[in-house]
Amino acid sequence: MQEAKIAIRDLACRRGDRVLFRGLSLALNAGEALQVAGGNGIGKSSLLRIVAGLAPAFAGTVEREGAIGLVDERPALDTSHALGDALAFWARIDGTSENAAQAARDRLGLADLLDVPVRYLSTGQKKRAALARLIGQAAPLWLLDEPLNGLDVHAVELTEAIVAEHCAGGGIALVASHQPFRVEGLQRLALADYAA
Ligand SMILES: Nc1ncnc2c1ncn2[C@@H]1O[C@H](COP(=O)(O)OP(=O)(O)OP(=O)(O)O)[C@@H](O)[C@H]1O
Repeated sequence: MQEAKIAIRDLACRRGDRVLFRGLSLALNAGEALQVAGGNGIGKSSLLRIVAGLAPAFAGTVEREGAIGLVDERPALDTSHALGDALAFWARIDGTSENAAQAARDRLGLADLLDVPVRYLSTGQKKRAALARLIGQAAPLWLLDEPLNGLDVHAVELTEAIVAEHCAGGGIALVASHQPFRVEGLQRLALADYAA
């Protein structure tokens, strides 16, 4: 796996005319996982978008080493295509081998859904599909926004196991969630402590 590092220094986030948080510093190195916790609207998704480079910081810096894999509420799967075709599109872009793509699909229980148009998938099925693509992407930095939303008990445990394996392999996971997330050694950060 590529080098993996996230270093956030004195970060502040403004949305509209409101500063949501300020003074946030943290560092994650290869193998580490951190859960950012906090209630609705506190700024968890905004933090992940800043770390991903999709939104600007109001103040402070974010340093990253390694490619990013982002899973949020909007799975980047073409809703008009069958799931198999939508995943194959990303496998081509990501350079995922057919064996690896199939292993990810099978592990996430998607084998019987490949002919189903993405728009007909349930919330949990779409989330599992997004995780299959994430695995195929082989990016060291995982940014997971509410990764357990919509998942049944089995899929929750599977997702936690997949994140643990990613970190054991030298990856980093930054998880934004208000739900419990069980991964050994998981660090926790309460975003409310940085509310502006
Ligand atoms: N583009 C935007 N312009 C203005 N305000 C925004 C914008 N995007 C988000 N916000 C506001 O910023 C605040 C934080 O939103 P964010 O989605 O980061 O919170 P969150 O902690 O992830 O919440 P949840 O747990 O509900 O997903 C909310 O009050 C939201 O309405």
